[in-house]
Amino acid sequence: MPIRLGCIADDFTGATDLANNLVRAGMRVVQLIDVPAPGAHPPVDADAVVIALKSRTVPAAEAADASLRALDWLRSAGAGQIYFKYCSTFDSTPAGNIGPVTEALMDALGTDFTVATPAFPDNGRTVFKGHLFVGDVLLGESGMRHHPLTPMTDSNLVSVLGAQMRRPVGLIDHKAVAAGPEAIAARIGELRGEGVGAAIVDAVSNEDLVRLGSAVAGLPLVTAGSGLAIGLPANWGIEPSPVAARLPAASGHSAVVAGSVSAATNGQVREFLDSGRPAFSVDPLRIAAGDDVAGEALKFAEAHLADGPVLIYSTESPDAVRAVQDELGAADAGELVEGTLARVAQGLVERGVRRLVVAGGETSGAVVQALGLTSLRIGPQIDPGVPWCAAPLPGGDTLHITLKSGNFGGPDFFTAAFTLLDEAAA
Ligand SMILES: Nc1ncnc2c1ncn2[C@@H]1O[C@H](COP(=O)(O)OP(=O)(O)OP(=O)(O)O)[C@@H](O)[C@H]1O
Ligand SMILES: O=C(O)[C@@H](O)C(=O)CO
Repeated sequence: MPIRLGCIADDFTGATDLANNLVRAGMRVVQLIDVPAPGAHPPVDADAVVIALKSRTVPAAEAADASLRALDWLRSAGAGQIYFKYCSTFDSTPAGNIGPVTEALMDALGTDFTVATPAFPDNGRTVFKGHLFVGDVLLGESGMRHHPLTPMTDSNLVSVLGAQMRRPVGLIDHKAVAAGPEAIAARIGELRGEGVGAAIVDAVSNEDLVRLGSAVAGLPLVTAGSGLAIGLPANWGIEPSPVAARLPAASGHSAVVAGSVSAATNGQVREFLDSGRPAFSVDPLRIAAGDDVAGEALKFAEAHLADGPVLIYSTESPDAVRAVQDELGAADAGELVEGTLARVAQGLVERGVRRLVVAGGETSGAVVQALGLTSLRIGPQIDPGVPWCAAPLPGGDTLHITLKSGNFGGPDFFTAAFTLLDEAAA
């Protein structure tokens, strides 16, 4: 059977976040790492396929190109609607990539209008009067203003997206959203008439997203964080299923690889360190100086893997990250750390780790690619937006892996994740 919904996610943690919300709303979902070869068969028994790209921070033209290849494949697999998933904190720069990718997809689909909303109320992301809130503060006042690659200092998404698009950007405000699908459709008609190509949509609750989901049933393209996913499966008559997403039983050693420098990950690392568990800190300046930091981390891990989860982390405070970036440049520092953590993850799996937590979107992309994973089955949710997944390793074993977005998860995420996996198997 052809798939219904085809999804393109701009990073790997975001892809599992989206897949998780679709699964919770009843869809059978397969997440593919990167675009399959043209002509590759779509997975059987999937209502939706999420193609995970690593396109959030690459040059805009590259991101558009990869997204168009994903679009071609998804359309050939039968997708009737396309969902472009970006971060719930709208991670981007004036050069892109949310705007340029949206426009490339609109051009290819021949559509004149789409919606844009990063709202994900379950994780405290709400949009009101076009302004994005992260918890109780505006985006530009949140930790995102310090993000190493995409610092977000403007909370007004109409202006943020407007700076990235040729087409005019408008707003579907909360009055229309609260009034229901017909009012939203009427507002879409108005904006289309004014020549607006994309509209930021207010949403402060799951109910708003469900109303929006119904209103956009006929749009060839929607763009959003993962939140809108809860409102789409019903358009195909699919209802939430009480059957939890089941995974095969997990075995092997446990480890955490954290390359995220977000506020939530900083808290999770602190909590792990405070609990006295084994942890190894990766110093970017030592990597740049040519030290074998990955080798040292693996030696450390080898000595501690038998004692439960081992943490290898480069996570640091915003000040420490800025100091490193001043010395190495943000992009080079990021690449060096990602490469090292990806080698560490490979080494951990070679040493018997079969339960792996990865923190950070870019970091997850680097790790998943280094491990040669090609598809993930989505399992139980650990915290909103973060499910366990099972992936076949190239050697034939199964790796249980969770890709945690930097700012997701409770303070004890690094231990709670393993407890949940044990419970799920019991
Ligand atoms: N100590 C450090 N100094 C400088 N850069 C670092 C350091 N630690 C990690 N980085 C880089 O910062 C970037 C963090 O991005 P990543 O996407 O992995 O995490 P995040 O932004 O917190 O998560 P998300 O994208 O899921 O919100 C990566 O490129 C990583 O290599
Ligand atoms: O939407 C989010 O916040 C996450 O899924 C994500 O994309 C972080 O990388």
